[in-house]
Amino acid sequence: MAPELITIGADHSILPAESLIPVDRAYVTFLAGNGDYVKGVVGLAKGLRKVKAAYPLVVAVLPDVPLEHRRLLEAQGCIVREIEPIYPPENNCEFAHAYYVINYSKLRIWEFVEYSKMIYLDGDIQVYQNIDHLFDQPDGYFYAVMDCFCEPSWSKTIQYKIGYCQQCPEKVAWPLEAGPKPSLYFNAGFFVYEPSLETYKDLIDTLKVTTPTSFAEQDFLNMYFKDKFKPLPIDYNLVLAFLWRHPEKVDLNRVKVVHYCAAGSKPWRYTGKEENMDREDIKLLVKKWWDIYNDESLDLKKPVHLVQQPTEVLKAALSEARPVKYVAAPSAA
Ligand SMILES: O=c1ccn([C@@H]2O[C@H](COP(=O)(O)OP(=O)(O)O[C@H]3O[C@H](CO)[C@H](O)[C@H](O)[C@H]3O)[C@@H](O)[C@H]2O)c(=O)[nH]1
Ligand SMILES: O[C@H]1[C@H](O)[C@@H](O)[C@H](O)[C@@H](O)[C@H]1O
Repeated sequence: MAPELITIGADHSILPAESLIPVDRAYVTFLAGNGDYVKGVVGLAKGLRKVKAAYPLVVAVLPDVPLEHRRLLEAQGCIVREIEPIYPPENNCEFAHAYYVINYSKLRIWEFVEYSKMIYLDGDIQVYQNIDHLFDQPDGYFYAVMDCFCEPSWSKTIQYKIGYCQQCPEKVAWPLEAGPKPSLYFNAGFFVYEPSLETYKDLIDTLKVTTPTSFAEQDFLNMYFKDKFKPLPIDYNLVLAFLWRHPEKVDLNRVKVVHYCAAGSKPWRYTGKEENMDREDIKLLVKKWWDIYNDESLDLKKPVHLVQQPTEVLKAALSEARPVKYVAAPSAA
C-alpha cells in the first residue's frame, strides 16, 4: 500500500492535532470569463488564508476561464474545478444585468458531492473574520443573509415601487391588496449548503419548468429553498447598500463578510465616482480589500509533503485525532 502523505508546515513543524480537519468541507466560489473577476477570487483566497480558514477554496470555473487565470488561482492554493454552463429555459426575460444569465451555472456546485457541506461566496466577497463555525450549523437548511430591496437594481419590483424592504418592514407595511406577503428573500452571493446529486437533479428538473426572472438564479434559489432558508445576521454578507440604506443595522467592527456588489464598488474597478461610492466607509472597505490583495505574506507558501511512514511521535498524535474523514491539511486556499 502506498504510504500516506503527511503534510507539515512550511517551517517543517508538524501541524498540531487541532489542524486535523474534515476533508469533506470547503469554501466554493464561481468564476466565468477572462475578465477581472479573477482578481476578486485571488483576493478571496488570500482573505480566507488571512483569517486562518481551515478549509480550502474550490473555484468552479466555466470553460471560458483562461489557463493563465486557472494557474494563478492554483498558485494561491485554490482547487480549480471546471464546470459546464447551465442555461435557463428560453425566454425574453430582462435580467437586472444581462450577464446574470451565466450565474445559473452556479447550480453545478450541488454536484460537488465529495464535500458534505460547503460555503458559497461570490468572487466579489471578502472575508474579514473567520467563519468556519458556520459549517457546524445543523444540517438540512440553507443558510444565507436577507437582501435589501432599496437599490435601483430592484426598481422593477413591487417592493421597490412601494418602498417596502424586508430589512425595515416597520417603515412600509406590505399592502393587503398586493396579495400574500412575499417569503423572506436572501442574497445568493453567500450561502451555506449541502451538495447532493439528488438535489442537483431536482434543481435542474425544476429549472426546466421555471420562467426566468430578473435576478436569475438568485430568484430561482429563493423559490427553491424558501422553506429551508435560515437567515444569518447581516454580518455574514454585508451587501454594501446596507451602509446607506440601513446604517442602524451595521456595525463594521462586527462584520465578518463584505460583499462588494453595489454598482461601482468592486475594489479592483473602484473609482469613487459612481453614486454612493464617495463615502468614507466605502473607501475604508475598498482599502481593506486592497491591503489583503497586495499583501505578499498572504501568498501561498507551499507546504512540504513527506513521503514516508509516520514517526512514532506523529503516530501517537494521529491516534488521538478524530478518526474518520480527517487529514492534516494546510489552511484555506
Ligand atoms: O464576468 C463575470 C461576472 C460574474 N462572475 C461571477 O459571478 C458572481 C456574481 O456576479 P456579480 O458579483 O457581478 O453580481 P451581484 O453581486 O450583483 O449578484 C447578485 O445577483 C446575482 C444574480 O445572478 C447572483 O445571484 C449573485 O450571486 C448575487 O450576489 C461574481 O461575484 C463572480 O463570482 C464572474 O466570474 N465573471
Ligand atoms: O446590486 C445588488 C445586486 O444586484 C444583487 O443581485 C442584489 O441581490 C442586491 O440587493 C443589489 O443591491
